[in-house]
Amino acid sequence: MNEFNERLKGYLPKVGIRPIIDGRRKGIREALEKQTMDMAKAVAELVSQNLKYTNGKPVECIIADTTIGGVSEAAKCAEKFSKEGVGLTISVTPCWCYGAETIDMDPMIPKAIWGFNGTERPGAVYLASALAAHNQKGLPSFSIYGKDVQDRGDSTIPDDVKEKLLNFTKAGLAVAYMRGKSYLSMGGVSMGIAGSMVNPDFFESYLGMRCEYIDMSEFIRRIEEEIYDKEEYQRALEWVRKNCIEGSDNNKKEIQHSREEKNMDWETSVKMAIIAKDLMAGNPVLKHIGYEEEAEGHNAIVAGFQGQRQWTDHFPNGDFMEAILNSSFDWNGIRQPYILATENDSLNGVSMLFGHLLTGTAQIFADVRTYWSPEAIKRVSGYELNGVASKGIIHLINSGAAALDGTGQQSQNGNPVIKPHWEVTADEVKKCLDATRWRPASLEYFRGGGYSSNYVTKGEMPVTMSRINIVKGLGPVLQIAEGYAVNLPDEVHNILNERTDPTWPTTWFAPRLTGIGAFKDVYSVMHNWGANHGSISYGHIGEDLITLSSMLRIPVNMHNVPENRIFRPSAWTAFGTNNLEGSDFRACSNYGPLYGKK
Ligand SMILES: C[C@H](O)[C@@H](O)[C@@H](O)C(=O)CO
Ligand SMILES: [Mn+2]
Repeated sequence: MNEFNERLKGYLPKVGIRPIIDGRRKGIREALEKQTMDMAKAVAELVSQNLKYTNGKPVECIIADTTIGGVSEAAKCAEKFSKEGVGLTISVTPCWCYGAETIDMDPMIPKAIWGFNGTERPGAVYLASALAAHNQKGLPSFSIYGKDVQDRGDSTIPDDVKEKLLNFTKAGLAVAYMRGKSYLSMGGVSMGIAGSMVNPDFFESYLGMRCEYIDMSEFIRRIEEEIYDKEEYQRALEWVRKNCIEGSDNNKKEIQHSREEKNMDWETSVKMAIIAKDLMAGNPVLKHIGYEEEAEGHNAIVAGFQGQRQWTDHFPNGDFMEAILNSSFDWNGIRQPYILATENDSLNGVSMLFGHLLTGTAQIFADVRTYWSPEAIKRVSGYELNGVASKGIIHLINSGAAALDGTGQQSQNGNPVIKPHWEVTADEVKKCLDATRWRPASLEYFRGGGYSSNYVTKGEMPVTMSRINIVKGLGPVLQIAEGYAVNLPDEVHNILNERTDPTWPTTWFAPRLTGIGAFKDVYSVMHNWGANHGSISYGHIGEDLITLSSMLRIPVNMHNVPENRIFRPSAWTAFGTNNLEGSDFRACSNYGPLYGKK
């Protein structure tokens, strides 16, 4: 069962494939029909075989009923696609066709064109002509053209073309999927954190999403009036007792909660987790117990919980709820993560959402807390950093919203990984839980108690940290740092970790340095980070984040992705080709947010 999507009943956007053809009958068109349709079929097969929706099902493609040789066939295709819920389009052609007469004109839909690299019939010439039309009309489109000439009858897709098709499709699906969904703000602003001043203009204009706002008193109402599935609650509590290992209490003896209080804290924590899922995605069970309105949920694919301080000063903190919702599993089994930001930091929540939509994996939310230079580590521990960590590391640590998948206890070919939820095994779930200690919350921070998830991420895993920031007068910008989660010897970890709150989850992060700009050294990465939080996704997904943000017209102000992996709409080159960062800013500013005004 994929509980999240079952409950959300989320619409899954299809990929629309448009075979474009030279409209001239009596020879030309007839000779090209089969090859053109075969290209479309090959793309559909490539996409469905390689990409999955975030619920784990194969991505569905729809091909236009006929090849498109002119505007009437283009219009019929558009009609079919809108009925079928197409969220992005790929036009394919092996030949010359008529640019503006055949292109996809829907301004909201990400689009790409693959022009066959042959010379008998010039697919690339159509590509160039169609892109010029797109650009002249303000409809940015991605250009896909193989590096090596193919023979006329060759129906295979070259590897470089495959890569671009998949890169485009992954990002386009993320754009289409988030459109029309909600961010659920549970509570208000946490400790003056600007990201938790949830800004509806940003969500509406840039993401096509809406914001829903509720007060945290809603949790109290549902707890006290027992508005949750009691069978699920009993099952969840039992699962927690069996699978969640309680760690040692770090609080001074005189303020520690009694065993009875701790048991109550567990009960409240579990109820909060169940209620948060219901609030985000709804729950049909609520209808049967008389709460039809509550059964609907808020259509939220991402949410934030304020927690600190009004809630946590009095009630158990949200750490258990945040950690378990963000994970790929709970008492109901292995399932799609619910994306939930702590401290209601919506901008970090959106970065988590991007990572999740691009990969299907669970995400780690963390404070970008401390830069540890090799010298400082040597001074306090005597240890010499080495390998990818040799130039220094950043301590990523925050209570709560780090998925338990972040323990790094899943594996592939003997290496630690974070898998998309549909590949996670029951054995790996157990390992993640066994590597986690649930430690009574630090009562000086969290007066109301609760349980914090405590683990150290296993290295070395390739990871990407990202973060959206909003800058007045400029709008949103995205920053990306690819790097590695690294291992420290236990005793060194303990020395560094004891200096902060040792009851929280830690990831030791070594960004990949380029020697220039913000990636000159590790200090500069931390120094140029735009806020107190970052979202960490498994793998090196910087290129996918760059493609996605170009579709949304969010410029990237800092990244360490090599230039040959950058894929943006072809119009971006018209804003400059020497400095891709500068041209990205100019292009995004020219087009403005995908769904409206800045
Ligand atoms: C408990 C503390 O207030 C932490 O939550 C704090 O260091 C933060 O996470 C700030 O983002
Ligand atoms: Mn924080």
